[in-house]
Amino acid sequence: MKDKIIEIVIENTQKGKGTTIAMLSESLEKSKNFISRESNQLVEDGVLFCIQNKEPQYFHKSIFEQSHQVEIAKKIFLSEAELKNHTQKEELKDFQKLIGYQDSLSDCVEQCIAAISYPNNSLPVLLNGPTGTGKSFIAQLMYEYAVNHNIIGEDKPFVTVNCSEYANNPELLTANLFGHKKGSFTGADKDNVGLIQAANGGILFLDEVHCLKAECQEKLFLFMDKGIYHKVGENEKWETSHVRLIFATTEKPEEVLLKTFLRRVPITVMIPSLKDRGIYERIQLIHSIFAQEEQLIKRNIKISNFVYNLLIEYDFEGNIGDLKNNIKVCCANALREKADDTLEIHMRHLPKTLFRKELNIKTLQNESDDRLLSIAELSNEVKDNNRVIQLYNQLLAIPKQMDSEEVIFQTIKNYYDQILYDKKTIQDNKSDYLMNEISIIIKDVMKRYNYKISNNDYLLLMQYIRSVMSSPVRIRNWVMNHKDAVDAFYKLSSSLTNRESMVATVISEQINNRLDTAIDNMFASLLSLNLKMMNKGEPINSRIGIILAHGYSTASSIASATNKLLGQYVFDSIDMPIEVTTQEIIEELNEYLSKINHYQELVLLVDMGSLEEIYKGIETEINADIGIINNITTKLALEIGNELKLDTPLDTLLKNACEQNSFQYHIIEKKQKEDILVCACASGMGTAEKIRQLLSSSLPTGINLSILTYDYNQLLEKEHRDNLFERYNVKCVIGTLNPGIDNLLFIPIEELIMNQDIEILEDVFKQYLSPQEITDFKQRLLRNFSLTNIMNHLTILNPNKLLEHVATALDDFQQNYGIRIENNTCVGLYVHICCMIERLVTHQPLDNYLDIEDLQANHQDFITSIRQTFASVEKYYSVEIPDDEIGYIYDYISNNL
Ligand SMILES: Nc1ncnc2c1ncn2[C@@H]1O[C@H](COP(=O)(O)OP(=O)(O)OP(=O)(O)O)[C@@H](O)[C@H]1O
Repeated sequence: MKDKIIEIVIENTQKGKGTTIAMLSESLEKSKNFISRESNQLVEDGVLFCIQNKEPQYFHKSIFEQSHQVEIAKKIFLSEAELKNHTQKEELKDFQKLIGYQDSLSDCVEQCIAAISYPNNSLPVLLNGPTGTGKSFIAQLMYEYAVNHNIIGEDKPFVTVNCSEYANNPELLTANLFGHKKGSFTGADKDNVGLIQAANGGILFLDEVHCLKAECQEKLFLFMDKGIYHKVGENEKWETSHVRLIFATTEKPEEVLLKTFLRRVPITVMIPSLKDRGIYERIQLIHSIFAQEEQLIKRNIKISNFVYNLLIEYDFEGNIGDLKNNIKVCCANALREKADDTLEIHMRHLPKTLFRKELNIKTLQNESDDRLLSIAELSNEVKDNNRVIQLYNQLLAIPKQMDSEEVIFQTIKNYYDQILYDKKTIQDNKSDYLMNEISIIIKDVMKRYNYKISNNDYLLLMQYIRSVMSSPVRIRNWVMNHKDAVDAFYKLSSSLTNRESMVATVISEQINNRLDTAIDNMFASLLSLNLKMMNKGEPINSRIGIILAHGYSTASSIASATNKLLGQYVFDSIDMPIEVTTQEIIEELNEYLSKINHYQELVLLVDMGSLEEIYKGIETEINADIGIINNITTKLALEIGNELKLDTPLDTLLKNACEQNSFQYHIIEKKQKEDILVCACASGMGTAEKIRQLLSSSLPTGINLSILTYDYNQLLEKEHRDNLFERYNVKCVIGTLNPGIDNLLFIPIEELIMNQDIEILEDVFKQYLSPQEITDFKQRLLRNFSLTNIMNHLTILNPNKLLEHVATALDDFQQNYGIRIENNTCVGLYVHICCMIERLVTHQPLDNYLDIEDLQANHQDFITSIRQTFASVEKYYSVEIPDDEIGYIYDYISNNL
């Protein structure tokens, strides 16, 4: 099967197309689940790679590499744009040494490539920008590009002339450029072929071209037009040369060069100054210059954090050249002071000009706080930061939809995979100052809130925090530039987390205090999402307990003791000084509540004041039911905590506590129940989840109605008493078997398959969707809930075969048992029984049929008939249908007779 998949994917990749699971499943007549598993295995094995957008597309790796002349270094791309970016990078390989080639200089690089690749001698190009911005460097890289892409031969020269060196002797420049005959002017004591001739077949780079006199420019543009020129002193003979020309100037070209000359230079590349490159490129430059110095002086270099920050922030008039010179002076000064293997660079080693201007006393006084960074660490920072920004960009691109949480978590996991891939194993590096500080904060908070995170996850989380902390400026700039999208993401992540966001706030506050780093919304979101994703302990639910008591640590001691005894983070605490007023308590409480995202119930355990007064003071916009109880003790906290854990409804919980302890309590019903749709299936939670997915994908994104899955048996058992109804306003239940709850709308899945009852569903959704959205929804519903699609989605077995077997067995059963099952019920039964076969094949049968004894005692004939008629199915799939499963089939049929 894998070979067949590869064959199809190769064919499409050759045509420049991706292959989807649907395409493969159709041509190979296998279920999508199966194909998806096989294809993903091929991705894992490095044979295919995949773009993981809504409908994943697969490509053959080596065929793609051959046809695009690139190396595909990743297995999964999150979007087409990411793949494009990845392949473009390869094209620009020759400019990799130019820091910023993909960012601030990307347009420049594109222009340079276009100019140098232009057929027949390329196009002359003018590099224009302030001193030290890299014009000469770019000219050199253009030459390397031309050689590497066979535009010019490997043996052809790159000749540079700095015209400013001839400022006082323009004639000499003309003579050197065009060549001269011996004796053609005073001092010309021998023949000179000239640089234009010397550069024949290669590139001539004329730096500071504004120093060329007008006559020289004229002579040059004749050469540009016709490729011919006279040597100085030899006006009869025409010389020829094939030279590609690159010019550079720091001046405004139109002010210093002849218009006629400029007209012949069609491409002007504007090179930005260092201060316009952004913080990230500065960091990269500093790192790269230090790394070059390390190689040059053959010593390891460590650089003080202060020096590092100053180099990042300082406005170097002479741009990169100036930055480079200053770094060189630092190294030379440090080298003079101490000639060890490791060179330490401190503030005192900065060149005097920089030192005097920037030095502030406070910095000097604190020099003992300074930490030294090795160049390797700088390099990691450069890399890590890049990844954080990449992660952020990917997260912002995720649309708000039903499965946002899943996609977000996967994106974060991919980010961690990259870190792991690079570092193989992450070290808990205590010698690193930042890591150490972060570790103290995180460990403290984790312990306090009873979070359980595996050691590996913990190190990954720290690594993420460290990456953000190590280059706050760049990330802050990024966040500022994406403010609206970041705020939207913050909202989205808040809706996905409960108490985690409050715990994240506590961590953020500590980071702010201890590390003096302001926290942005992106970081806050990532912290709470990480906490939710990584927590291996009991999930923190949406019922909040807060203990509020007077005294230095009364509340926190009760909370901590209770949480420990309950083995779960149930209570938060607020300690209040003895003398505070109730009003102050309320303010503190409101401040605290504002940090927690969303929760549905709040239980306040207080030691004083009138309950009346406190609840009236609680902010009115809180959308949660609030229970307040006074005379708090550890015993009471324990009782209430336990009930909270057990999900006991709020009023019962408080009533019980009061009965046992004769206390007062008060409930304020503020919560607006959220509308939801429930998928519950007698065929199990797995089927319910799959139906939920199909339904969600039929709806537009961002709809304000959640679809949840719920245990069918629990519904059956508890009916309206179930917690579900206390928390939510359940609009309807969709599934295979009706749980039969009074006044609760039920839509059987077969009706959707048979395209019936769609109007009822339409009624449910009307208030959430526009008329156009309703039309789209109905169409998608029709497609998604076709029998084949359902079967494809629900089972890994070949759906066509399975359906065929089940349909035949069911026909036999009707004859054998002497009943006629209605069409609709049959369709529902197909779905139910097919899922059952899959459960049996995968050894996950349902075993809690409630009336099993009654079935066995009174309906043996039914059991026997099913066994007889399904014998061939059992044989084909090597399974045995247990009595419990037959019970569900019995319900299905008897409910619908
Ligand atoms: N983007 C860059 N990435 C890495 N190094 C760079 C970059 N730009 C410039 N440099 C380095 O900075 C130094 C100064 O650059 P360069 O001499 O090319 O500037 P320039 O614009 O030609 O200056 P001038 O106008 O003074 O001649 C060089 O050592 C160069 O290698």
